[in-house]
Amino acid sequence: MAVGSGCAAVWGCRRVLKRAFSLHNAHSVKGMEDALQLVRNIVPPLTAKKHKGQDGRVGVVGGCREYTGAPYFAAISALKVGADLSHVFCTQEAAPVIKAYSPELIVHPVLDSPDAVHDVGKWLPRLHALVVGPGLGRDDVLLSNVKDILEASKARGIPIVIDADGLWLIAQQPALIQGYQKAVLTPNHVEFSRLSEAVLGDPLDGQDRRGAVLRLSQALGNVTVVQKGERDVISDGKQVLECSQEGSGRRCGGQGDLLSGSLGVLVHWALQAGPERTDGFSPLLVAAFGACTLTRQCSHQAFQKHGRSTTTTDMIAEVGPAFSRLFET
Ligand SMILES: NC(=O)C1=CN([C@@H]2O[C@H](COP(=O)(O)OP(=O)(O)OC[C@H]3O[C@@H](n4cnc5c(N)ncnc54)[C@H](OP(=O)(O)O)[C@@H]3O)[C@@H](O)[C@H]2O)[C@@H](O)CC1
Ligand SMILES: Nc1ncnc2c1ncn2[C@@H]1O[C@H](COP(=O)(O)OP(=O)(O)OP(=O)(O)O)[C@@H](O)[C@H]1O
Ligand SMILES: [Mg+2]
Repeated sequence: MAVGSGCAAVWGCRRVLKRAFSLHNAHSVKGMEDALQLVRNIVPPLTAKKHKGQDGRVGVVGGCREYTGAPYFAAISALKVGADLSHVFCTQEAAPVIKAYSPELIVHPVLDSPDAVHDVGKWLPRLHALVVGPGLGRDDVLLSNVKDILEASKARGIPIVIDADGLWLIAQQPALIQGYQKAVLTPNHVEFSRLSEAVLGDPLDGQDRRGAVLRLSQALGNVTVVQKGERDVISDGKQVLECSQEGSGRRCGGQGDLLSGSLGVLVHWALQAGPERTDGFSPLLVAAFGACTLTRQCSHQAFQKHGRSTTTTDMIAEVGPAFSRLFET
């Protein structure tokens, strides 16, 4: 189907999706295809009329002594999906390392400075989305700075994707994100259990993943939650969507970072496109479905070439071809 298909197709899409959601069966081939069409609807056209920055300025908050790969994976994925500029806000020590991975990233060595909140805050007016947590670590000073950065971002209405150690912070202080409907949380299995325990007093119910994700989202005031796993389960507290796009059996580290970085751009595109383009469904739900599908398709394509030696770098090399295949057909 083409990008921006006509009304009839969109209404048909809505009908099918409604049914798919209510049956919790959106991973059926038809449901997947219709959900993919909604993602296609939010992808901005590439035209000569735009200036640099319009298709997305994304900031990644993370990167410390131990972890430099994760923020790099997230930030470069945002660029490869189609953001124009990608910033990393990390510690002083991590910055030269991340810069050395890529000349394409703008790297700010500010996260452990006494003026961290001010130093990041002055960039916030220019950012369309923030991805908080990849490679952040759990140092108390950093987490305290990130708490204030989150507050400042919320005050500006900036969409926020929270992943990895950002989710550790949310599990300590769920109030930080409570009711902020421009937030998406992307927990893996362990992170989801931790959040569920903190917010609902109940670790993951392995039998009913959809119900567990729905309940967590509702308890957080309709913050969108993406529980990654064999299937990805996504909910905004009203609807539940599943992504079962074929991925691969490789579970190398960094795949979640690719997902959260991609989601940073897609959230911006979805909110910019508005609910008409997502046929009334939550733009964040559609963006999350897009990021999950893309990540798994990258994994699938990379695995076909590299098999067991597949790493996240191989997956990032597939972002362009996977994106075209899924969303530019
Ligand atoms: N190259 C880099 O710089 C990368 C850096 N990264 C950064 O690392 C930081 C910490 O991230 P994280 O909390 O994800 O810690 P991680 O040690 O992966 O997991 C903790 C333990 O949980 C378990 N476990 C995990 N998944 C599970 C599952 N599905 N089902 C069941 N158990 C599961 C497993 O426990 P085990 O099996 O060892 O008992 C595992 O040891 C964070 O900043 C992140 O961004 C990563 O992004 C990767 C690339
Ligand atoms: N059992 C599985 N089968 C297929 N795909 C999976 C499975 N588990 C996770 N994935 C996929 O791998 C990607 C990353 O999910 P994962 O749970 O590994 O995140 P993570 O632990 O946060 O990763 P990271 O190492 O980046 O921190 C997602 O696209 C998810 O759909
Ligand atoms: Mg992770």
